[in-house]
Amino acid sequence: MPVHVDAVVVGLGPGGEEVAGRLADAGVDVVGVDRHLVGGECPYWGCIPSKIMVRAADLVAEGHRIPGMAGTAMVRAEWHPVARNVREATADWDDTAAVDRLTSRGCRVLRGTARLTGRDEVTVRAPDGQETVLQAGRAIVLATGTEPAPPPIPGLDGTPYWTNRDAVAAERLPRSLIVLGGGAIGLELGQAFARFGTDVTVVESAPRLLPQEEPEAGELLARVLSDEGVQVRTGARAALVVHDGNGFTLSGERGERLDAERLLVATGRRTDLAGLGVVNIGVDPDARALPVDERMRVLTASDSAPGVWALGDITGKGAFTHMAVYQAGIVVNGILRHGGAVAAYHAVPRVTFTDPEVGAVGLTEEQARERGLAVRVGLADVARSSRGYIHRAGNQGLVKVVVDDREGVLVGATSVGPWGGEVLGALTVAVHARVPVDELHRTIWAFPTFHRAIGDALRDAG
Ligand SMILES: Cc1cc2nc3c(=O)[nH]c(=O)nc-3n(C[C@H](O)[C@H](O)[C@H](O)COP(=O)(O)OP(=O)(O)OC[C@H]3O[C@@H](n4cnc5c(N)ncnc54)[C@H](O)[C@@H]3O)c2cc1C
Ligand SMILES: NC(=O)c1ccc[n+]([C@@H]2O[C@H](COP(=O)([O-])OP(=O)(O)OC[C@H]3O[C@@H](n4cnc5c(N)ncnc54)[C@H](O)[C@@H]3O)[C@@H](O)[C@H]2O)c1
Repeated sequence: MPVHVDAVVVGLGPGGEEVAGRLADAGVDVVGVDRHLVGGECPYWGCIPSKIMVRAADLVAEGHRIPGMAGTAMVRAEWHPVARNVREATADWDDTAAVDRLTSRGCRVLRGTARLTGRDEVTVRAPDGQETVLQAGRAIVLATGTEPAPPPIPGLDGTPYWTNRDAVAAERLPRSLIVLGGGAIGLELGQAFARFGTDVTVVESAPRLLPQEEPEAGELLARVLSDEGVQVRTGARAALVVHDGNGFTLSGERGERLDAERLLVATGRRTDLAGLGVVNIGVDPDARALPVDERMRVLTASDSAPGVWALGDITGKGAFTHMAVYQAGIVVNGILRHGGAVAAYHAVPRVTFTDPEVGAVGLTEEQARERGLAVRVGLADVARSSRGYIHRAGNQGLVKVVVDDREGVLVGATSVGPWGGEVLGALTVAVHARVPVDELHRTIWAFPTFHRAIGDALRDAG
């Protein structure tokens, strides 16, 4: 017998959890389904544990910066407090508190793998194999996120390679680590392990690190990482992976060979739309992301699927927790018929928490040119700013602004440097609110801050 409810939320990561909780607060009879931990990737294997590792690694690096500036320091980095703090933050990968938080708001939580079996029907298979059919009178919300997408390199499949999940759960520091993929995950975790003493090599197939961001950012990061002793191989493709029981050997297409105890695969993530049964609502199961309109309603090949909503990583609009939570607000307003703003993606901020941090918002210069905008750019070197001079060790960074000359507004910006993610705040407001560049020129930027480099970059843009 199907169970009749108002709403079913499939996937209780940051996005689904937000929707389920807010619908329950509004008195909607809602069932949230997750096959694993309530909270999803971010608190257990993503943002939180990785930033605990990054914070610890940054402390180690700062300690090493004392000589020449503040006396002497002996830093003996130890991994076990990091592993302990990760376990504390994840409650040893136990979601009891998260489940209680949701149920106390009136949301029912069902553990199992959900699949769409109709336009208003979700079938949940519990770990013991028992199936529950949920019929949703008002809404189905899809928020199942992404999973790692290992590349089809011969030999890789079946080896004990790490994904982010193994890396954040590491109790012991590997002696050596090959990081496949020089994107956000690979660089944050790779730099953190390196600062604790692991011999790290980053292998990136694109010509530069962080290829989706401004070239100046990836190039600067490659210099900093190399200076720290991380080997950076860009434009490098692996042709074969071998694991001999003790370690990995990665052979490149040009015959080069790398050996390491561990291999972290961080080459991007993918959705599983086929597994979610989207074909049953008329959506192509082979699509990379779930197509949605500006109110986060799922679009099918021929029309829309009324009452079916999606949010978060699965929509392909930016795999960030803040994106999932932003979209969750739009979904809640839509289901409750509160109206409100539609989704806008012209000022999506992102921060890669390396040291220096790489913050970016809106379009890169290349993306702006591809759109045919009248582009003007400005660059400022953070190390040469007053604050950079004062800061000395660890002062590398830049601010880059991308101006749409016709409209007289910023359409994109990048801030690399110490607290580059915090400096990004001002740039995010400027791009989001389309603050006229003339107004930004008239802004007083406090001396001697890192964000004062925004004024320098604007002046450089003319
Ligand atoms: C190492 C790492 C570091 C990151 N750092 C940051 C960061 O610093 N800042 C940031 O903004 N973002 C960061 N992210 C990205 C962030 O974690 C994701 O964008 C965010 O978790 C997406 O939320 P979501 O709700 O879309 O999906 P998820 O968090 O992926 O949650 C999806 C949930 O759906 C469940 N599920 C999947 N399929 C089914 C099914 N068929 N039935 C039932 N349940 C299902 C899963 O078990 C999971 O709990 C990081 C990611 C990683 C991997
Ligand atoms: N601080 C943050 O906000 C944060 C941190 C970590 C992850 N995330 C999110 O998680 C997503 C996934 O992270 P990710 O780092 O796995 O993906 P990514 O897309 O950011 O980076 C993957 C990198 O792997 C490279 N690559 C792909 N195939 C390769 C191959 N065969 N050999 C070598 N390199 C290869 C790509 O060129 C790319 O640079 C990110 O896009 C981001 O949205 C966010």
